[in-house]
Amino acid sequence: MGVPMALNLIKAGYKVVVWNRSADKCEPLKAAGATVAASPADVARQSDITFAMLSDPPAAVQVATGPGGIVEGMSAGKGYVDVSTIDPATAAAVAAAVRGTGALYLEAPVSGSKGPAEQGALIFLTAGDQALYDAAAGPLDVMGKASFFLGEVGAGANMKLVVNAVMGAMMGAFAEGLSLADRMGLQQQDVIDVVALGAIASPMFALKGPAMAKGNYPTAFPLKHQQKDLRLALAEADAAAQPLAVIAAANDLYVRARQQGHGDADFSAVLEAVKGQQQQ
Ligand SMILES: NC(=O)C1=CN([C@@H]2O[C@H](COP(=O)(O)OP(=O)(O)OC[C@H]3O[C@@H](n4cnc5c(N)ncnc54)[C@H](OP(=O)(O)O)[C@@H]3O)[C@@H](O)[C@H]2O)C=CC1
Ligand SMILES: O=CCCC(=O)O
Repeated sequence: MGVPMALNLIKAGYKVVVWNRSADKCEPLKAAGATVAASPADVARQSDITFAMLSDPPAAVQVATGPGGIVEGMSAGKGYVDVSTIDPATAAAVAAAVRGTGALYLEAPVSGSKGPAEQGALIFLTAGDQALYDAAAGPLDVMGKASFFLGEVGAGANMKLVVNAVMGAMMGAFAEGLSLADRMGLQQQDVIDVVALGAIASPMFALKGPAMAKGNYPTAFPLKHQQKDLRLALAEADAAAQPLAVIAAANDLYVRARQQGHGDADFSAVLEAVKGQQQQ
């Protein structure tokens, strides 16, 4: 996600400084005109606003507060925008560390996958320092088609977890429907066509369905990250005393898919876990 987002900033004329743990992934950005920094702190020192797109809560903490991390390069007048999908407690901990330097913090997880990232059509779910939201309006407009400011730190993470919990359950139900149709002797493509015309039509089913029917899962949103989001959502639900029977069942399916080795495939590969449950 980080590469297409940064490429759009470069194309829009922003001076962009990048860092990635595996340095080779910076190559396309360097070729497009970005400066490659030696560490996250180095990015922050050279930038007014630093964006981070990282896998999960441990990565967010490591990059922000670990040795050579963002916090070492932050100071008053700068801002840190974390667009990773993480939990509200991690966002709050990173926010406290960043604000401790005098800098501003905005959480801004995104709705939308690889295609919208390439097209500059992401949806930012932001919360934290509104002054940074205002200051980052230009870059957010370049990378996205909409931005929501939701209030205090944690609200953006919570919104993202709600959306992705629903998405994971939808995809799990779709995979079960395709498998059921197959067992009944129906054509999966016919199911996709019928669903597309009715009240449960979804861009996600239309986009992923044809490849799923062929057993192909080209990675846009890695299954391991979808399961991470379900796990984080379930933890928040537990803390809020809100039972999530359907979403918990979906999580079990994604855990099984990970155990079967599909973690790096697209999350639509949850279909393989459903197939794996079929009785002979
Ligand atoms: N893909 C998608 O469709 C979407 C993803 N998201 C969310 O965005 C985030 C990124 O997703 P995506 O780009 O797909 O994921 P990837 O797995 O492709 O990228 C994860 C990034 O995190 C880095 N990273 C992981 N652990 C560490 C660490 N300990 N220290 C430093 N860097 C680390 C990786 O570095 P390295 O290259 O060295 O491994 C890599 O740059 C996730 O939170 C995901 O849930 C949100 C919306 C859509
Ligand atoms: O977090 C991933 C979201 C993927 C999407 O919104 O299509």
